[in-house]
Amino acid sequence: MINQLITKIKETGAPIVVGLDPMLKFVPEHITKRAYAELGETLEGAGEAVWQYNKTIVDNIYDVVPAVKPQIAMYEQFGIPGLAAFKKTVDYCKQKGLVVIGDIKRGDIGSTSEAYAVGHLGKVTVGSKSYYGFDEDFATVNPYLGSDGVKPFIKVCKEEKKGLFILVKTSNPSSGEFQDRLVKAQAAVDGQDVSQGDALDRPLYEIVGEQVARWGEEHMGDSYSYIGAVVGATYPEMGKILRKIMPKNYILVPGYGAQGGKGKDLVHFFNEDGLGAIVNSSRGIIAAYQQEKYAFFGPEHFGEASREAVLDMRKDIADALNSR
Ligand SMILES: O=C(O)c1cc(=O)[nH]c(=O)n1[C@@H]1O[C@H](COP(=O)(O)O)[C@@H](O)[C@H]1O
Repeated sequence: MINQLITKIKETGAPIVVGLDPMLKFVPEHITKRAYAELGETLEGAGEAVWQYNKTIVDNIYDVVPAVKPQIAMYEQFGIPGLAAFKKTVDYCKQKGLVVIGDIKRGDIGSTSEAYAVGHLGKVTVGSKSYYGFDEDFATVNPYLGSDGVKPFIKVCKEEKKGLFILVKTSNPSSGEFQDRLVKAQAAVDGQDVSQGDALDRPLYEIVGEQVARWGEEHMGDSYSYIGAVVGATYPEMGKILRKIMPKNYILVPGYGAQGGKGKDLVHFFNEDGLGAIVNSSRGIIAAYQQEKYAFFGPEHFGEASREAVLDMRKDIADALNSR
């Protein structure tokens, strides 16, 4: 799937993933009104509104971006109808030719991670049959539990030709509380043995990045690994270091737009080949019509506003890369 993702990035000239993070306050009234008239002000009504909202956005952007990233929390808040809207969204996006990154941020003890991996990327066995559950193409993974919490995801990705983005340095303001902690480098992961004398103080995110690089080398697509990393656009200097630590891993870069990241912050996340990073924007795209810049579209034309915001983002990134 990493090969398909790269092909689509080249075709569209857009190293962009549109985050499908629907909140009801973003859904225009003409959509909520219709959904509530049909299903009431209920969880079912909310699920329907979210699905209709997503569908219009996808119809307006599917030909100009390679991928989408539905964030499952935004759907889970509506319980089972929300999860049904998540699944409908995943299926529709795939039908439209988009690569789907399930932003699920899972990770647990081995046996539990295996169930998450099976449910989101693989097939579950029921008697003599097997079924895909959510069937995304990629999933985001939280590595805090260590390698036995990550390996079940890697195993399913290998079998299914899918991929991961593992959290290395997140975009949020408190990400440094744990991730930037200096630790002895011999606090080795995956059995690496460094003697006490050689131990250097290193930030934890670098140690995680090094392990992601090792997993990457063992699990290659044609030119990049199908094991990717997440590094926030809000920490460009750390992105520059992590780019070097993980040369063969694709980096998913959230934090553009609503969290303050700009094109110029992104250049060091890319390799010299112009590849290696894919930048996410969620609110900045899906709620573009609520921004002053795109307000002239009006709520009725929110999908067109999203398309315009994607085209502006593509230009912002291209300009930044061309001037480096
Ligand atoms: O894994 C992620 O996608 C992620 C990691 C991270 O470090 N920061 C981060 O913002 N995200 C996700 O990226 C999206 C960012 O949304 P916007 O700030 O609206 O563009 C949300 O879905 C977050 O959950």
